[in-house]
This record gives sequence, structure tokens and C-alpha cells, in this order.
Amino acid sequence: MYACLLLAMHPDIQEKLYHDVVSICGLDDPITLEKLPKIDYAERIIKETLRLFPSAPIIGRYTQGDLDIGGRVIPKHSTVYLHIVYTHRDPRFWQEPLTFDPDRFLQENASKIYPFSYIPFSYGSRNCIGLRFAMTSIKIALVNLIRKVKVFTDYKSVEDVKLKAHFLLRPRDGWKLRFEARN
Ligand code: HEM
Repeated sequence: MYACLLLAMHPDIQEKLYHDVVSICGLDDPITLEKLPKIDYAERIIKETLRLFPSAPIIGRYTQGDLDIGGRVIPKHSTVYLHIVYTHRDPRFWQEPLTFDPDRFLQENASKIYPFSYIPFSYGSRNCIGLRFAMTSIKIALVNLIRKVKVFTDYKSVEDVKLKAHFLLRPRDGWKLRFEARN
């Protein structure tokens, strides 16, 4: 849904994705696993969407011992919350953090991404085991949708979308999305 919102706010990116998808998969051909890697623009769009709107906005950890982070000590038996949204929008790590730019995830730009500044699926031994399944299913859903419909929204910018965190990240004022069939 957030990818739809961002594509609706950026019709140029939506059109580029549409043309990429149609040139690789046609209007009705099944989206096969062989074709999926070729639609790398969709993958970059999803990665950039998960940067701006990580579905799991906050994760928690419990310290089993004192934890020294650059001279600041978090005592043992503390619960620590990591705010993924803030990390993903931190201007120390991301240039123009609120700009939707899928090309941040082009292979040649990947080296500029500061380590651990991008953690939509967390990191380490307890990271998301559904990562690949999630990326593949989101990609298939998005690609299928975008070749059939155009998406519109009343939101003008990322800043416009006020957030609330239930268990998952939600837009406080609703999705404000409209879909129109392509002919
Ligand atoms: C966009 C989709 C998804 C996102 C952004 C996401 C994100 C995350 C994050 C951030 C964590 C770490 C939680 C923590 O460290 O406390 C996590 C854990 C987990 N995720 Fe996902 N997830 C997604 C989809 C899925 C799917 C589709 C599945 C299952 C098919 C799944 C299964 C799990 C499981 C089982 C864990 C716990 C792993 C553990 O504790 O060892 N997730 N996910």
C-alpha cells in the first residue's frame, strides 16, 4: 500500500515502472520467477518504500549485560527500542531523506549506504525469516497491480503522511488512494 502511495505521489516513477513491467511481462503474461529479477526497478521501488515506511517501525531488545555504546552505558536488564523509521530518515545517513528516490538502491549506489542505516527486516541472528518471501510476494503483487491500474492519492509528499505505530506502521489519516483501470 505504501508503494502505491509513493507511486501515486510520483507519476513519473509510476509510468516508468509501468513501461518496464509491460516491456518485460506484457499486459497479461504470468509473472514468472524467471522474469522477476529482470524487473529490478520494482525491487528498488519496494526497497525505497520500506526505507520511508518500514512496516515494522520499532523493534525491541533486552540487554542481558551492561551495554557500552560509544561511552553511554545501557544497564543490563533494560528494554531498548530501536526506531527504524527515524534511522531510515536520519539526515546523517541519507541525503534528502524524505525524497522518494528508488535509485538509492542501484548497485552502483549501494556502497554509499551507511552500514546498519537500512534495517527494514532488522539484522543479525533474529532478523526476519520471511524477508525473501515478503520481497517476492510484494513484487508480484505490485507488478500485477501497476500494469492494470493507475494509482492516485491526495497526499502531496512524504511529510504529508502522518504516521501512527500500532503493531505495524499506519497512516494516521488513512490511505487516500484511488485506483483507475488502464485501458
Ligand atoms: C514487508 C514485510 C515484512 C517486514 C518489513 C518484516 C520485518 C521484520 C522485522 C523488522 C523483524 C525483526 C523483529 C525484531 O527484531 O524484533 C521480523 C521478524 C520476523 N519476521 Fe518479518 N517482516 C515482513 C514479512 C514477514 C513474512 C512474510 C514472514 C513470514 C512468512 C515473516 C516472519 C518473521 C518471523 C518469524 C520473525 C521472527 C524472527 C526471529 O525472531 O528469529 N516476516 N520481521
